[in-house]
Amino acid sequence: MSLNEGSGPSLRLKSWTQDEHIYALHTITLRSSSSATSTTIPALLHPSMIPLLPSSASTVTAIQSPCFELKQTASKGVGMFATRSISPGELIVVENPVAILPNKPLTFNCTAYDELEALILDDRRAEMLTLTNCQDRTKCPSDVEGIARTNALNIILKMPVESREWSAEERHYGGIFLKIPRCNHSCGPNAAHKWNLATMSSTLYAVRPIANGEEITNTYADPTDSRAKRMAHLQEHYGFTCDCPSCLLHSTATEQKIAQSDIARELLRTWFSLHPSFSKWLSDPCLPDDFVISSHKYALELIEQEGIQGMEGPFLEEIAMCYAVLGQKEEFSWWAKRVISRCALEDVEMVTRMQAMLKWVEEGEFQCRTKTRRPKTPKEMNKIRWGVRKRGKQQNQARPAESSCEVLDMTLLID
Ligand SMILES: C[S@@+](CC[C@H](N)C(=O)[O-])C[C@H]1O[C@@H](n2cnc3c(N)ncnc32)[C@H](O)[C@@H]1O
Repeated sequence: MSLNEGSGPSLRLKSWTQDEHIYALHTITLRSSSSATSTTIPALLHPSMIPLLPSSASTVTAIQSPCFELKQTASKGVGMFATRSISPGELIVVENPVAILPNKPLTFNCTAYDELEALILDDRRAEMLTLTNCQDRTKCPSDVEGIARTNALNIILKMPVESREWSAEERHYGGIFLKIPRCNHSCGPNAAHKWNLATMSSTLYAVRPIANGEEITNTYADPTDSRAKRMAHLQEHYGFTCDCPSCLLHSTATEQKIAQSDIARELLRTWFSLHPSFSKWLSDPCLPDDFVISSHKYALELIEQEGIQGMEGPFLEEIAMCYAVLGQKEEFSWWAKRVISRCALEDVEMVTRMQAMLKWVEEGEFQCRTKTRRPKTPKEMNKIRWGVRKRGKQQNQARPAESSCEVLDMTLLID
């Protein structure tokens, strides 16, 4: 890695080059939402990201009465514990990062980490240095790097203009936070976190009911990986052997149970590529009306069985959307309310769309419109009308002597 000072694309910023990627040391300023003060977040970023960072983000306000406490555990260091019962979808903590750095380790002896650390505000640096560092000091001598490798949460800097391909090195970073990383790992976690670029903050929220006194857990591994793969990942990157209920299947049950759990998680990983999604079903009149609803309900059963409720959001939304185009008001309302209460912190845009639809439906304006969740083709970009699939079927039945699969022209029904 080489140091470039005051020249080249980083202009007056100090920068380092590694594998043809430039990382510039930049300071992001967040205004305080309640006073005239501001906070700074040092960041090692690709220079092209700097002008694209949100310009008006402010510091997030600490929650008045937190619903958790940090306590020493017997074998996992400090952990986060609920101090009252917490409902699914409820906010646990929201915070800005103290520093942002590349996901990819920078080369040994790199001064960039020391320079970044020196820019972290004193009180925040002191608290950061109390976070766990499970890295081998001989391989990772920098405190800030070791702490980042053990605790950083994924941060994606999404471009306002998606006009060119941005590489993972340019867009993906690690954020060091002070509270959220105190959450220990479980392969069946009761909480999940979400990064919000607009507010430059991450939110930890419950994904299922958490009882007073229960440990709040998050996942450090891909929950759709097999038990063996999760175990290997946790050992390699975090230095522990997981003994959560999903992993303890090994000692308390047969190999058969482990295999079943691995299959369930693998099924969930590939669900949207192997099973028709809402938009595919909408454009395919040959599929039964309840096809996506029952297939997604089965996915939700698998999610419940594995205790990985953080994956529920897209399934809940698509079930609600199926009921919308089937024109089934009661069922739509029930699922839409579940999406709203469960996903408010996970996917703000989706919940806003769902709230608008629910309002229209409950106020009796059934011509409600919304876009499909992830429109891919111009046809999918079309608006969807309430009950469109039901009306399409009725039209279809009225037409004589043609196969029902051929005559339902959704383009006539979707405008
Ligand atoms: C991000 S920190 C979590 C907070 C940490 N316990 C602390 O004291 O700050 C990750 C480290 O916590 C410990 N840890 C987290 N989850 C664990 C688990 N399920 N079993 C054992 N150790 C765990 C490991 O030492 C891991 O490297």
